[in-house]
Amino acid sequence: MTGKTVEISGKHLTIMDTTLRDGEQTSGVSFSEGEKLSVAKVLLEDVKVDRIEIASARVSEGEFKGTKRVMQWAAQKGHLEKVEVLGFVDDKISLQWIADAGGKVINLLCKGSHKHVTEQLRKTPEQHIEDIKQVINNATEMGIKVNVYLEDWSNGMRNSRDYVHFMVENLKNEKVDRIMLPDTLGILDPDETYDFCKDMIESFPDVDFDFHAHNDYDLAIANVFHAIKAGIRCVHTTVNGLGERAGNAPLSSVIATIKDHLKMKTNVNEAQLNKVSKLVESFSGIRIPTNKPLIGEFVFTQCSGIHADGDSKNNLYFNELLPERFGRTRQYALGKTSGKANIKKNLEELGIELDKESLKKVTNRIIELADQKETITSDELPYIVADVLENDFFEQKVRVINYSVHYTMGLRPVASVSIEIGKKIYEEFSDGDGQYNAFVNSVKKIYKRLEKPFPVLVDYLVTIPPGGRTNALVETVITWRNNHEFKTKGLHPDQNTAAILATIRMLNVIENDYNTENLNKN
Ligand SMILES: CC(=O)SCCNC(=O)CCNC(=O)[C@H](O)C(C)(C)COP(=O)(O)OP(=O)(O)OC[C@H]1O[C@@H](n2cnc3c(N)ncnc32)[C@H](O)[C@@H]1OP(=O)(O)O
Repeated sequence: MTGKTVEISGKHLTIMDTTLRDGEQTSGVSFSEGEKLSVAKVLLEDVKVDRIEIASARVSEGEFKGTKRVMQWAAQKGHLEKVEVLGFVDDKISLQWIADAGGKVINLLCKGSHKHVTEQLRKTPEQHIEDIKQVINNATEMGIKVNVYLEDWSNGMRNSRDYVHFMVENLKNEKVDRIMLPDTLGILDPDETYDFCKDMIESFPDVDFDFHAHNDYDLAIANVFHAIKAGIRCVHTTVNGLGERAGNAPLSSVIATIKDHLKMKTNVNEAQLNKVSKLVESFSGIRIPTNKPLIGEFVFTQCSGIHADGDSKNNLYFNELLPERFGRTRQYALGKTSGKANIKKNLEELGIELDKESLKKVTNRIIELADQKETITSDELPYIVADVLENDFFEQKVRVINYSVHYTMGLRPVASVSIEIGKKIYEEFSDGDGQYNAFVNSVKKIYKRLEKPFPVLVDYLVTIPPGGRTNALVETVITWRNNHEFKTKGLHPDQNTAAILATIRMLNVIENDYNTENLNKN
């Protein structure tokens, strides 16, 4: 298969991240001007990737404004040559678009397979090369650097290798900085990736090649790995693996793989990977699967009691992939496979110590709840403890006395609320974008009056059991942020009530502020 592996340990690899161009080609994703700027800043200044591709030329007025805004910032910071825009073989049209936006680098989309040039462009290879040379000459006159994408290169190598060689042969002496080899349709496997990249590198030793993977067979990371082994020294990534169809190679997985398996170096600061991942999740609206390596919510969560027990005994389950490297922490899930060890770890985190008998009781209750398919968040643990041990250390400091929420078609939803906080009753009334929003706005007014901070709602997840029963229980898990992030849950057949229950839980969490001193006296 892959032949002799070149010695790569300790060598340097560069990263070109295309979240803002190929990542935006994920169905349904469109970044606003401000979002493009925020992601560009984090990628270049915090994560420290080497280059970014931020747009396709000619797309829209909005894309132009976003590109211009990133270019203005990049110019002030001296990053202009690291910010690239995809453009087309269209004489001066794309170049002018890029120049007007303040850009200095075009990634010129050329055809990498004979099929594409003859059937899509309806040109001969010779005509295509002439057109490309014209764009390169124009770019040079305009002070714009050129990299060339050989679109559909992987297919070209399979079915028209001579055409690919003809293209590179003709481009290698032109003013082209890099030739980028995309597996446009994600058709490659690791062996072919290795062989095709090796062919390029050995045939054109003076050309700098990039490799651009797609994940259609879930092989993007494996193909990146083999491209590097074949001698490629720059790979393309996207944050969270966004990208057309099944996406591109995820930045975080590429970085961890390069470092741990190939022992190579990059400029990337891996401690910032989780931050950029969350930012892109929020801006793109594409949720990260909870089991996505390195960035998924539960990938550093031990679920089984036996693993948690091993962690307490000289880190028996240690591996190189420590969560702290990526700005995260190890967590211990609460569920039916938790066992005492997991629950103990969570209690320690909250500063709660229980005797053996109490720990057993709490463990049994958690297993019971999990059997009923309930999600148990660590922030709710103190309540479970208080409930099981029948003490009032975790008292309900906040109680709803009454509330009503109204929705009338054509009018703004309204809510009125009466709640008890620390034995005093407060009432408020508000409108909102929805009924739950009206409820929260009313409570916020009370908190404002009391000059107490109200946490920010970070995430709101509603689930119902599959099967389509309209009377099923709805589970709402809300993520909040005050000085830290925490989750609370509400369970009810009515969706608004489930969210309101989760909100009251949250108010009790902040009012009690994990009043664990009392619990420890137990
Ligand atoms: C590496 C990759 O991921 S490739 C993805 C590249 N990015 C994009 O396509 C997103 C941005 N694209 C767009 O917004 C639009 O496609 C535009 C503005 C570029 C062009 O729009 P339209 O004029 O409406 O054409 P349309 O979208 O149908 O594209 C097809 C045309 O592009 C031509 N074309 C295809 N590849 C290229 C190329 N590399 N250079 C120049 N023209 C090309 C086709 O031959 C076809 O031309 P024809 O209509 O004369 O036959």
